Amino acid sequence: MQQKWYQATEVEVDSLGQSLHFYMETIEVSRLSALAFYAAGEEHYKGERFYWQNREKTMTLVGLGHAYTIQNNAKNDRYDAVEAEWKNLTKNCVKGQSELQPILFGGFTFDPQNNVAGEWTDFPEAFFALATYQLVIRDDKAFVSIHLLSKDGQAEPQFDALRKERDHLIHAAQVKEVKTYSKPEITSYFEPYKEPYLASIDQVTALIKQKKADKVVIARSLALQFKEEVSSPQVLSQIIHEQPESYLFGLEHQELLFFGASPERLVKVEKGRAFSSCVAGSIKRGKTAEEDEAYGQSLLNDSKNGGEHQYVVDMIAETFRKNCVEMKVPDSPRLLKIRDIQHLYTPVEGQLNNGATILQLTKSLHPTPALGGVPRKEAMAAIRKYEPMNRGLYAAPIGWVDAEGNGEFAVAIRSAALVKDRAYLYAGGGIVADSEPQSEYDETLVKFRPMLRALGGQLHE
Ligand SMILES: C=C(O[C@H]1C=CC=C(C(=O)O)[C@@H]1O)C(=O)O
Ligand SMILES: [Mg+2]
Repeated sequence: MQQKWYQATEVEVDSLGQSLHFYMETIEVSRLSALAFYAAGEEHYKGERFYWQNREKTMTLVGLGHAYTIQNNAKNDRYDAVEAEWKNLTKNCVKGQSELQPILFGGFTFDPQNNVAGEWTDFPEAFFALATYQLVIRDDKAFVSIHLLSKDGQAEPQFDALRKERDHLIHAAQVKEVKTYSKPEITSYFEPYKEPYLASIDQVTALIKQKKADKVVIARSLALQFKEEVSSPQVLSQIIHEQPESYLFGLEHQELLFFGASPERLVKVEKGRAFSSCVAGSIKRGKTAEEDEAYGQSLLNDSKNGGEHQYVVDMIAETFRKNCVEMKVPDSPRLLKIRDIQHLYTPVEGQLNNGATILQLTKSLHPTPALGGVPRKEAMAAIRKYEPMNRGLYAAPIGWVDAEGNGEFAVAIRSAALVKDRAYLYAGGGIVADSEPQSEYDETLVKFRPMLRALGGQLHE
């Protein structure tokens, strides 16, 4: 028999005492393709979908439709506001069984002070959704939940309609052959800020030499024009096939899809234990095993990259020290090799203090010196001054939390925003005193590669 769990609770949602009825039902289903489930929502839920898979591939999450969104443009307390609203919404949910947990998925933009107009103009500074239809695949089990928040205490007829639609979506994802998608066709490329980018590296190294900052991460974008509109499943299918060793994510907001394949964890919390990763310092992959090994060794021994990395370790370790009763940090980095690039990598983990939460940790950690710089305030001011663009969710926390405080956020690098027939790819690098414009530029070319390949393009070295 099919396993089924149902619960209906009530929550007050505002100070006026207005209450909402929270209905949810979870069923276990035989395994299905998460991408096919996502694609089954093309007609009715486009603009309200998300996709997530962790690096280890032990957790896949898809959301179709919005049962509830939590969003704000608060400059200073956006993390607290999201946390408070989510806690309130889920306070009466039954706890204890991970497969029954409603999940909130979304992200916080890189810099809420940035108002540069462009592809991110309509995007809130914090944007999270509880899906109407939530698919979770954990290890080898798949669960589909329906969530409905209604002012009406008699929403059973409405819930029945959602059950029918759920069965239809599951059926579509189970019986349809997994579609193979072609790559989009690019008609033009342009690098909007190549010259200002190269000049900014000299300006930032000058700042660093004058001791006004130690490290600043400077990024740039690459824009692509396609022959036709590109669909979300089309690009997600490419990253799923091409980037198996990364976090995979896609988040739709109206006409925008933000997606990517990041190697970098910001924070994960599982039953009170927290994990983060320091990923900074880069070199390309070799064409042969020997060359690759030689590049890796030279990265491990390089003082410029070692410096870039150490700032990140110091800051993340310090944040863990403040939030944990016990913690572990290795003395020296190892290599993290992914398809196009190798990085210096140091994992950090610890046992959280009472009261420390994933969203509070996210608030303290973002932006780490792998994306912002050191000191944080000076680095952010330099980024605002020298980057002519709005990063939106690039380099920002993207991920999920459940009702019990478990969750995971990746740092959304190796990412791009797709808006109909245009895409904007983002890449940056840590600038320290001895950075050189041309080699930083080349490093961004390597970092563009995964998204560029997924979108049907290539750059020549
Ligand atoms: C800012 C990016 O990468 C960061 C993460 C790893 C290595 C980095 C570096 O070596 O500069 C960056 O700090 C990016 O990919 O856009
Ligand atoms: Mg670098």
